[in-house]
Amino acid sequence: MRRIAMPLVAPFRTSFGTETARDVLLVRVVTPDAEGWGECAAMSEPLYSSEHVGGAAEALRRFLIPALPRHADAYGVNRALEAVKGHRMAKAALETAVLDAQLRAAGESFGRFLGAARDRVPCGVSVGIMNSIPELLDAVAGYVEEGYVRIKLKIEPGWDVAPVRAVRERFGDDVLLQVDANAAYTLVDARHLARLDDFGLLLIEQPLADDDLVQHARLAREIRTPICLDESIESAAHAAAAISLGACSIVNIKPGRVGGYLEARRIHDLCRAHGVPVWCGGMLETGLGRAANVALAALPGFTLPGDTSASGRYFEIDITDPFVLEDGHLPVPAGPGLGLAPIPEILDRATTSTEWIPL
Ligand SMILES: O=C(O)CCC(=O)N[C@@H](C(=O)O)c1ccccc1
Repeated sequence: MRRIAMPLVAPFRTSFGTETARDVLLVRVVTPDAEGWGECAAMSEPLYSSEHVGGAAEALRRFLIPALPRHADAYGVNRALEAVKGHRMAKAALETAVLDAQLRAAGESFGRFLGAARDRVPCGVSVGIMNSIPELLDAVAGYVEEGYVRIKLKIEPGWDVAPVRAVRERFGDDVLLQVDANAAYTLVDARHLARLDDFGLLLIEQPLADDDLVQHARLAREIRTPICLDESIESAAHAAAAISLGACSIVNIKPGRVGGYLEARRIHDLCRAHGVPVWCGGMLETGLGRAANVALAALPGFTLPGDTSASGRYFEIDITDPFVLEDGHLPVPAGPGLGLAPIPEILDRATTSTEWIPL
């Protein structure tokens, strides 16, 4: 296990807090045939979900790594880790590292393994809450200039209708626009949220509580903007419940949140069977997590641009070769496994601790 410090190029403010740097937990698995990398999505504090990077490291050290079967592929690891409740981001990092090692040994890319249908994916960008509307418009102008095909605005009570209206007025009705509340509202706000219906948004993401489905189903009957769930969907079972309850009509799939890429693909398959569009969310990943997310975003059911931005959106220097936007798209890595690896001298400069756990 390796912890790295990754300063962000600019503060990233959401309804639950402001990030200025990422304390990232990486997992490297060494097998007789290959080594593999996994990136844990957990933030430093349990503000997005109950997981946090220190807790994930502890869960890996005490429960998840010791539970690893001696000779298992990612499917065997997935089953073995089911005995541990929760800790999905920790599980995802370990499962991904095993999967990466397995695929590198087999000479198969992540995209090919997952079922990618494309060799590049259209990219959206997530824009934080800003100190003023002019500052927001300058940031959005920069991203539109860079070629991002979709803009996502973070919103919260007091920063919602006005910024959305300003972006619409400045960039027109054709720019693909959506909002993400990170669970900042309640049903009391339903009539206020209905005011966003005038702006032709693609979706409103996670308006209500992070563990709710029933109230989102009620809200869906009171607003026209399609509801997309993020935090509420931690498994394929949650996705099935959300669809059957009418809690959402779009799902943001984040492999870390749901326990790994195998469960992410299950959710993709389930949503596709129900005609529910999905897109790939982001957790400010380095190039390692970014590579796996871009491969996932190439699956056929990912019909909406994801938060798969270029490395430069968050990091001055990425620990891998950077992802660079080309005509609003990112290429799906074609090499074995993740198709890239950390650059040793950059990784060592970013490293704050390492811990070797023998099986
Ligand atoms: O582009 C990215 O990687 C970040 C996309 C994004 O907005 N992530 C949000 C989210 O709620 O989806 C987030 C930000 C910070 C921490 C957790 C989640």
